[in-house]
Amino acid sequence: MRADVITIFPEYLAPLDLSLIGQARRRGVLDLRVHDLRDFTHDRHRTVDDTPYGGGAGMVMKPEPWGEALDRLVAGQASRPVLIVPGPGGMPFTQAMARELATEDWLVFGCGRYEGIDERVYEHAAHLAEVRVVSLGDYVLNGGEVAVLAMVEAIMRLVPGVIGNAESLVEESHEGGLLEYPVYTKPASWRGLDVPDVLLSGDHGRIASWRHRKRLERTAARRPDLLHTASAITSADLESVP
Ligand SMILES: CN1CCCC[C@@H]1Cn1ccc2ccc(-c3n[nH]c(N)c3C#N)cc21
Repeated sequence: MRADVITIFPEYLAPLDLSLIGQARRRGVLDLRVHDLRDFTHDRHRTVDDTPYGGGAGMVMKPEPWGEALDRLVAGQASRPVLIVPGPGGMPFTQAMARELATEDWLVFGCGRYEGIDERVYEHAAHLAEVRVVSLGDYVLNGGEVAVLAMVEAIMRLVPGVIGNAESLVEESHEGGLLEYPVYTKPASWRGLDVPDVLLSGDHGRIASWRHRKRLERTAARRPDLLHTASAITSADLESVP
């Protein structure tokens, strides 16, 4: 998988050099490139923003640097990427979207700042890429970089070869629509708190059933909205939770 990130704060993406994503980049499993939008400006001050037409507070990102960046990266290439532009008004970013994007060959992430990117950039980009405006959640950040860090991690960990043990992806939160089960490690007793006996039993059938039950109870308690669309549960499961 190739992924490009366009930003005015390339150092914000430095965490993508670390841990599993960083190792996958060094192993050549991920071809992740970060581009400074200011490298696509031509004035002395490397200007990327200007005042909004129609008035109002704040600044808007100028279309020219974005147009040049996208043309340089995408125009004339044999394949067409998915351009993901984070924004509070975007489609919700979900595990299902992460799974789908992990199957793409090429993703481009555009990190906006200020009051946003000139709308004509989205229109121009539609000739070069499949454009998706995606939101991390219903709260307001100052720019797209934090969202891209989260999205890149959520997507790239699903790319084959990035995580060594693919089995660990099976029963994690939101896989099958349920939250994750509680986990424990040594010591078996800690400050008077004991690991549930079933987990010490060695009975893998009982352990699997207990874990499924815990996922169900945790989802019902914290995210009841997920229950009716979860693929990992039966009608009997649904009737068994309050
Ligand atoms: C505050 N300021 C004026 C109102 C509009 C947004 C703007 C700030 N801003 C600029 C670019 C940009 C990109 C993403 C986000 C963002 N916020 N919340 C999310 N879930 C986000 C995502 N994903 C915010 C951004």
